[in-house]
Amino acid sequence: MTTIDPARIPENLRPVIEAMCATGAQLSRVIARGPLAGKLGAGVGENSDGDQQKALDVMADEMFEAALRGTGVKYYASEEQEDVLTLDEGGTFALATDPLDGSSNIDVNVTIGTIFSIFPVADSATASFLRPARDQICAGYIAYGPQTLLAVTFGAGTVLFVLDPETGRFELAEEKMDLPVAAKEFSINASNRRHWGQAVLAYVEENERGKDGPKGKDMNFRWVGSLVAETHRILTRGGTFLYPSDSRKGYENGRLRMVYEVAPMAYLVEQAGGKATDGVTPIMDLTAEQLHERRPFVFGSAEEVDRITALHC
Ligand SMILES: O=P(O)(O)OC[C@H]1O[C@](O)(COP(=O)(O)O)[C@@H](O)[C@@H]1O
Ligand SMILES: [Mg+2]
Ligand SMILES: [Mg+2]
Repeated sequence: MTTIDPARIPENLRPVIEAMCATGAQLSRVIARGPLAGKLGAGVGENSDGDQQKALDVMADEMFEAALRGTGVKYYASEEQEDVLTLDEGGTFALATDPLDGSSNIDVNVTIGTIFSIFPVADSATASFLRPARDQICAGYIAYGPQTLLAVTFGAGTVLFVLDPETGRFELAEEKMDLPVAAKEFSINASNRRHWGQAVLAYVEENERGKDGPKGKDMNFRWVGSLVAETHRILTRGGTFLYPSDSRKGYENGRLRMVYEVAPMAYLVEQAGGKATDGVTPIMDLTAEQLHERRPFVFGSAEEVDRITALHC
C-alpha cells in the first residue's frame, strides 16, 4: 500500500516522496501520543550548530535517514548531522532536511513539522547542496498539527495533501495553493526589536500604526515559533514572515538555515505566487556556501515583501 497517490508525483521521485510520506505518517502517530510516547521534548545533546537537540529531533532524523535508504537518495544532509551522509552510492538525488522544525513547541502541543529539499546529485556531496536554490527540483513540508499536512512542489505549483488518520494516506486537499498578494498579518519575534536594523524597524512601525499610518489599514500580529506552522498559515491566508539579521552575536544572518529551512520554504512560497528574499535578493537566486549557514529570511504576500525590499534600499 502507498501512502500517497503515485500519479501525483514525478516518476523518478516516487520512492523518495513515498518514504517521506510513510515516515511523516509514522511520526505523526508518535507526536499525537505525546507523553505516552516518552519524553519527546527532553534535551539529549547539541547539534553541529550548538542548538540543543530534543529526543524527537534525533528520533525524526533517524527515521527519515533509515526510510530514505534504497530510494535513490545518494546524499542526505540534516540539521541534526554535522556532515552529509552517503545513503545509496548509485542514487541520483541529494535530500536536505530539517527533520523536526519548531522543537521548542514539542512539549506544548503546538504545530511542529518536517522540511525537505531535493536537488539532483552533482559531482560531490557538498556541490550537491551548495548551489543556487533555484536548482531544487522538489521542496516540501509536513506539518504535525490538528491535521497532518503535506505541502509539496515539483516546480509546477504548490500542492497540498492532508493525512487521513483513518487510512494512513495523504489525500489531495488543494491542487494549487494561492498565496494572497495582500496581507493583514505579519510575523516576527518582537522580543528582538532592540537588535533590529532600521529597515525592519520601519516596517514593523508602519504595521503598528495601522489605519493611522502610511499603510492605511490595520495589521494583525502572529508569532508561533514554528517555521512550518507560520509558512502554512501564510500560504493559506497571506501575511509576512521575517527572521532578519540582527545585532546579537551569532544572528548576523538571522537564525534560519539556508539549505534545509530557507531554500525549500522559498521554493514553496514562490510556487504559490508569493515572494521570498533575504530582505533584498530573492532567495531562489542565492547560493549556500556552507551546509549549516544561516540566512535572513523574509517571505509572504508579494505586496508586503516588495515594501520590505523598498525599505532596505
Ligand atoms: O525562538 P525564535 O528565535 O523565535 O526562533 C523561532 C524559529 O526557530 C525555529 O524553531 C528553528 O527551527 P528548529 O526547531 O528546527 O531549530 C523555527 O521553526 C522558528 O521560526
Ligand atoms: Mg527548523
Ligand atoms: Mg529542527
